[in-house]
Amino acid sequence: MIGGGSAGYAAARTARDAGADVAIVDQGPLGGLCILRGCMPTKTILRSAEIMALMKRAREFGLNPVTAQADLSAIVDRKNRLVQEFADYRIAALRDPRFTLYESRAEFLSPHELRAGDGRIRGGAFVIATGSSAAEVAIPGLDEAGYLTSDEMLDVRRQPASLLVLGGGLVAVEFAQFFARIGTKVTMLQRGTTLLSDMDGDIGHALAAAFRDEGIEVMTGVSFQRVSSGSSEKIVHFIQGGAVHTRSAEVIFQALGRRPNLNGLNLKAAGVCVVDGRLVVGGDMRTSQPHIFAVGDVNDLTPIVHLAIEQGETAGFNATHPNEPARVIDHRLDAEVVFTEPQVAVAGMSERQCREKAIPYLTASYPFADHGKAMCLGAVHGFVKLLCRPDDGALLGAQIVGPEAGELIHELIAVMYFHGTAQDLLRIPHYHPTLAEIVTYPAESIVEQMGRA
Ligand SMILES: Cc1cc2nc3c(=O)[nH]c(=O)nc-3n(C[C@H](O)[C@H](O)[C@H](O)COP(=O)(O)OP(=O)(O)OC[C@H]3O[C@@H](n4cnc5c(N)ncnc54)[C@H](O)[C@@H]3O)c2cc1C
Ligand SMILES: NC(=O)c1ccc[n+]([C@@H]2O[C@H](COP(=O)([O-])OP(=O)(O)OC[C@H]3O[C@@H](n4cnc5c(N)ncnc54)[C@H](O)[C@@H]3O)[C@@H](O)[C@H]2O)c1
Repeated sequence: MIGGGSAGYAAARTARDAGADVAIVDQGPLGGLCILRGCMPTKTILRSAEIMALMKRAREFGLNPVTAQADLSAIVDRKNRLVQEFADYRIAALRDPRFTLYESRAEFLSPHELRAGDGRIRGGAFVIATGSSAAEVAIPGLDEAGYLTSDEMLDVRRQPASLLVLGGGLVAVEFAQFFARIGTKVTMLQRGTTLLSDMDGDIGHALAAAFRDEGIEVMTGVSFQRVSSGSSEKIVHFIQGGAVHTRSAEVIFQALGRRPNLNGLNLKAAGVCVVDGRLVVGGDMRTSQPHIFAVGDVNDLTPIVHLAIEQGETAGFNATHPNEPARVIDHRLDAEVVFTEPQVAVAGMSERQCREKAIPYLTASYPFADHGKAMCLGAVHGFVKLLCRPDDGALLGAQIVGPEAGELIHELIAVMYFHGTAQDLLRIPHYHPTLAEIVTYPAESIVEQMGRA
């Protein structure tokens, strides 16, 4: 295994449990992106901002207002304590004597041999799981003006007065809301026509509406021209709607995507095919070399942890069971959750994907603003949307923007797993009053549409 993050560790454990002799090579720091600089630290700091936002709404709930003041340094301390705990657990698992761990960089010498520090390792199969890094994007003047990526943003202890967020993807929206909620003036500059522009447009519109209500300036359809430096602020020059605009702030947060970590692996020596800087992998996670697999962020398919783990397990199985039918990844239940407030959760097909693949679908959505439990909670942004097959009502996809979307989506994933339908959603009991019962309203609408067809 080259890389002992979420994907590599899952592959290593699966191969070891199948009886293989497994070496893991990781240059460190050990722990992986999710634990050290991804999922866990971001969710830890977002919790502080969530509580602060609720405290600011005290009067709305009939409570005497309290002064809410963030101490970013203390938030970072709490994050570091938790990250250390999670990392210690993973590091202990990597150091398990049933693996051989090499704490060094790996480089292919041939299709069957690696250099790991001073050592050489021969293997029957290899799994590349080296992850990704923040992409470097060529915007004139950006490097000179200086910027932070998510790696550095997590360790900022002195709260900036203002922040320009370049991008509107998952990383951008989570950090933008965190900083806005603790009191930084935040402007988001997004190239796409909506935030989260890989998803259906109504999702990004709903999230932008919620962000604007909180005082975040969201500008979409932006094309970056250049960056310059003022006396105390950095200035981004961009075109929007045919006119040149500028916005300035103390800190620029560059959240323009990530790229696979392929540098230094010497993939040429391994004979692994790379096209346009990307590894080519099949559903069985094999690269162009059948005994070399690539899993997790490094293959740039679905840079999400539970999917990275599934890929690792698939590679670990296929590498150790050459005489059995290969396991392949099934993307039918792919899901993503964005931990903003409102949360965003999507699973299965989107409307855009259905249209691109000419898959017929019925759709219905229902707003949280009309849902009793959401009104009780004071969490009325967003909606639940279902996509179903017109002939039998089978659930093809589900999208939720709203309170606890990341939890609620799992009922819909379970229904899809069992090839369930809109009719099933109506038959499954839903307790009242809960957020979960909201799914019955779009399901009802879809069943009505099927009756009319
Ligand atoms: C800010 C942020 C928040 C995120 N939040 C979420 C979230 O909430 N939920 C979610 O599902 N996903 C989230 N993600 C994505 C998720 O973190 C990644 O998809 C996942 O961690 C990738 O795992 P991996 O095993 O592919 O890579 P990594 O965990 O990065 O592992 C790669 C390993 O390879 C090692 N390595 C690299 N190059 C070499 C080399 N040449 N030789 C030896 N070792 C090497 C590294 O040291 C590292 O340990 C987030 C990402 C970011 C950036
Ligand atoms: N909650 C989660 O699960 C979570 C949270 C954060 C990150 N992640 C994972 O990490 C991955 C990386 O996230 P990300 O937000 O860095 O990437 P992203 O690809 O989601 O977003 C990058 C954004 O930058 C824009 N962009 C890129 N180059 C540009 C340019 N030159 N000019 C203008 N705009 C440009 C893109 O249009 C896009 O909106 C995600 O795909 C996601 O899988 C997951």
